[in-house]
Amino acid sequence: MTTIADAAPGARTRNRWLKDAVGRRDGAAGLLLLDTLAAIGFAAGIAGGVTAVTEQGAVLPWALLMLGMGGLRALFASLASRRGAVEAGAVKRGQRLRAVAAMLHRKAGVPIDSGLLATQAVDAVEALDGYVARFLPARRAAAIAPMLVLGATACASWVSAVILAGTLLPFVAAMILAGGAAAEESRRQFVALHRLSARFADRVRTLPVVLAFRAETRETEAVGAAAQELAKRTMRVLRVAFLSSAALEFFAALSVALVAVYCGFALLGLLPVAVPETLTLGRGFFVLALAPEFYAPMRRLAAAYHDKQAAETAADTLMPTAASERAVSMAVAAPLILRDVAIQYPGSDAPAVSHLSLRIERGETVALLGPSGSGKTSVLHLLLGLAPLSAGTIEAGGAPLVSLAGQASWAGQHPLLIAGTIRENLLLADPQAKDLAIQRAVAAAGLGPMLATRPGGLDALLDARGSGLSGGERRRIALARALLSPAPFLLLDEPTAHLDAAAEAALIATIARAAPGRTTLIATHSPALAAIATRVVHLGTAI
Ligand SMILES: Nc1ncnc2c1ncn2[C@@H]1O[C@H](COP(=O)(O)OP(=O)(O)OP(=O)(O)O)[C@@H](O)[C@H]1O
Repeated sequence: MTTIADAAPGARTRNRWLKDAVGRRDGAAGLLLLDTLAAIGFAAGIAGGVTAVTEQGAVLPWALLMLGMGGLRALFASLASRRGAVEAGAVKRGQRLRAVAAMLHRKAGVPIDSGLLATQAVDAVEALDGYVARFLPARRAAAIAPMLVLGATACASWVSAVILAGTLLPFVAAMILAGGAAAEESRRQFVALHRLSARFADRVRTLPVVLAFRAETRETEAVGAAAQELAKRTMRVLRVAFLSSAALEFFAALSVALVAVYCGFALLGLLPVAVPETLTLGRGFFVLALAPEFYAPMRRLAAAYHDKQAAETAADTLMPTAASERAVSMAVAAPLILRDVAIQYPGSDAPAVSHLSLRIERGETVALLGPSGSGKTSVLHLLLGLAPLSAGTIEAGGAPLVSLAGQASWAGQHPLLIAGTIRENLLLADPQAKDLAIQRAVAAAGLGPMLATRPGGLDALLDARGSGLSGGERRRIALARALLSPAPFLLLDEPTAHLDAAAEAALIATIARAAPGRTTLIATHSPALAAIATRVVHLGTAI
């Protein structure tokens, strides 16, 4: 089941992680600042035009300035959102690769949590989109753009600049209060969303089991309850969001209204107090046109604030993955030497295999025989880096071995198939394989008769469960896939299990033909299959 922490890690750790994950990206913020400069130019155009009309001067240059600046604003705004989307795309791609790679290179013996992987690689990474594309540029722009507007306003009317700055302080205080409440509510909502989507993904994957045990009503109710919880938390987030946007709109409207009242009264000479500046119509218009721009960057930031909270919660999910240990896969060669090896799975009290010493020469075929539970599969998994090495050492070609992954063809006990055609399943072993090689592998694995009777043959579609295939057919596909791969090591886990005597004999002959030239390890219960090995290793007693 998916593990998403209820308790948030330290804000500092999370911020550092987000900073590293995103890197330095200033392009979109720079474009937003250019947009503010164009807004100042636009206001100058309006003010100049009004002055020219009243003083009967040339209006055209001001009109052109206004139009030009208006056009530039549209251009900068659209470039900023495009740049943000490109930067977000790059960050998401990197994080998705990291999440999948961390899951693939997880510690040996730790199972894949598909619900968590889906949450991380899809939802959590997607939550970084708005953070990079909108929030970060808006935050950087909000730190500088109001100062630019304030400076330009002060040049025309410093009293108006003081009025704008005066409304800023209570606004910032209100925003800090609302932001704190919103952050916690939003984090809870995100956790609920992750729970719901991970639970849904898990249950869809295990649908046949749910149906077989008639647990559909129970599971539907559980998913319904999780959806209710999400709806409740979403409403709370919306409540806080409405409150903070009301505060923002109030102060934005107040600042414009105060500036308008001041300019109107100053121009009419009706101010009740003397002010040490003389306001002209042009300056008044400039200040009025610019006043809404003072709060515009803050409005943009408030609209993107939810993106920040979403990214912080996503960071809580992605951080443990990024920190997990990664195995390294490198070229290895026989002989394989196992010295006093033990395998103990996480959470198990006793080792599955202990004190195993074994030397496998290049080109040798070794059969691992032993009763059920004696650890045959575990030894193969150990070599593939899927089971943990708890004691002892493994060497390959004189160097410590981390994993044979990438160097070994593997046909496991429960062959994994992907949704797609039989051909696509086979090509997983060697995407460059030619048709002739595929035909040979198919014939060698004894798949010929099955493909001849199946509509579509090699291009017949399979689902991820291999529905419509018998257990033996699935094994043959896995074996054909292993034979197709040119890897120097061949690891087969009970390739002849559940086959009748004739099918077993045919498959044993196939394996006997495929094994020479590769270093082969076969886990089996079958003495007939073990008989083709150059050496038989007996593993201990059943647990
Ligand atoms: N991922 C795992 N986590 C915990 N214990 C495991 C895991 N995989 C295997 N085991 C345990 O390790 C022991 C050895 O299992 P393994 O599958 O290697 O035996 P085997 O000899 O291949 O059995 P069989 O012939 O039935 O396939 C068993 O007790 C099993 O329960």
